[in-house]
Amino acid sequence: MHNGRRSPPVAKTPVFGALRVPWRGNIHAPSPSAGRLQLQATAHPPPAFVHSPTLVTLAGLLAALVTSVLYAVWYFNKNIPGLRLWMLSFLSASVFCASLLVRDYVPEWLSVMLTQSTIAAAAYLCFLGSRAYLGRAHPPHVVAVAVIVAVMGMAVYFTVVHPHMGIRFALAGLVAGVYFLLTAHTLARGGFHNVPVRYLFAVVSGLHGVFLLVRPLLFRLVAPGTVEDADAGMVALLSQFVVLEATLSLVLMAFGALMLTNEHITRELRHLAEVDPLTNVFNRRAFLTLLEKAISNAQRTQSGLPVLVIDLDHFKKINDTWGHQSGDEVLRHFVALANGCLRKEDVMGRLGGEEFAIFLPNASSEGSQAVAERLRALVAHHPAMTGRGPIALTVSIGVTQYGGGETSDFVLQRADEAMYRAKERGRNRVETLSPPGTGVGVLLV
Ligand SMILES: Nc1nc2c(ncn2[C@@H]2O[C@H](COP(=O)(O)OP(=O)(O)OP(=O)(O)O)[C@@H](O)[C@H]2O)c(=O)[nH]1
Repeated sequence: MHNGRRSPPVAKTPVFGALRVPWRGNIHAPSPSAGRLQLQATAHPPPAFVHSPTLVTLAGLLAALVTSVLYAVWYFNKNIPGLRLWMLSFLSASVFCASLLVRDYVPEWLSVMLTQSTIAAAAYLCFLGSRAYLGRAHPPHVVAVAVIVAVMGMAVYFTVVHPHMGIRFALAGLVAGVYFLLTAHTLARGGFHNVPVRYLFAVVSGLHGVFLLVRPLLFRLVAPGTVEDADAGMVALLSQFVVLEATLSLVLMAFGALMLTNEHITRELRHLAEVDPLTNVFNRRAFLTLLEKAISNAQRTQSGLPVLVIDLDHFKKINDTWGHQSGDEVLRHFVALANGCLRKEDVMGRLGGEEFAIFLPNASSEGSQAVAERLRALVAHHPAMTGRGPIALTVSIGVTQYGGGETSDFVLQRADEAMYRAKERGRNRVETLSPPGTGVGVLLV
């Protein structure tokens, strides 16, 4: 009863989030214990631009479908970072949708616990997935569990002990809103340059997080406190918009997760195609492609492009004496030393076996000879610390410059010639061969 009028029969009012909203038709009369957001019955049914139960069912089915797709991708490639956690996040979202649909058939406290825990878990797992995707460690789970349990406890308290719809509604979006915002923040800090699809995930997650946090305020605006003030039609429209927004966010985040997964697989395939698995430098094909590009750039800008070819001395003997595995360790040791004396823009590749090449964009002829000599000395003075003890090592290095109008094969061949000259002249030395017409080779060591 209210205002002396008889209240109409209480309609079955399915719900979304913590707020009971009308799927269709009128909002039922307030009960004294139900908090301030429940509204008086209206003479006219509020307009329904979407049928909320259908939309929640569709969202649930979609979340379940995305869960299955992510599971299938994860099953065949368990190394994709974050994928398992995103899959679990969409699973939680499916359970959340299911719990919304059954909440009129289970006790209210159970329904509150189910919806609160599943939406919070979905957001937390989404956040963990983003951290894992970027190779970051997860924060201690105990913090999230404690927060979720505390919020769930409060929600049950404001449902059963001291019913207050407004507080319950605010609590419903709190944990999820914060974790979706943290997801956006994590992805944004990971940088977008190489992975523009992170924009989609970060923006959708951020907007959804903000919406979850401001949602109670929007309801407060259309239902400002007293039953008389409330515009039932507006509340119904807003409720339907809430369902629509959640469904749209789900779809876009599903796209985001799948696109990030695809992007990771593409990056991995490119890595496998371009990088030598033993030493983690470019393989011959990728190095030659990059050298070709660097040559056309040097031609355009009229800048220098020194090229070094390096061969490990008596490597067969190392293999024969210490075993193939120690030989591999020696190769990795050499690459680590070489990386230590190169600039960021210098490019190293493994041409095959124990032969490597490096090009140094924008370096002068003198600069490249200095680099080659530094590398030679570094290798000679730093034995490889292998599992079978220290192994002494030397290298022979050939240096040349791009000579204008030459192909990459031609430049590389001249650097190779210089390297063989270093071998002939006793190894552990650097030889330079200048491009034709620019002078004779210079013996450095
Ligand atoms: N451990 C290991 N050995 C390799 C790999 N690739 C090639 N080799 C070995 O490298 C050795 C190269 O030997 P050679 O071409 O005779 O050259 P070298 O012994 O270094 O002699 P010089 O070049 O004349 O100083 C061969 O024994 C190859 O089997 C690899 O990936 N790992």
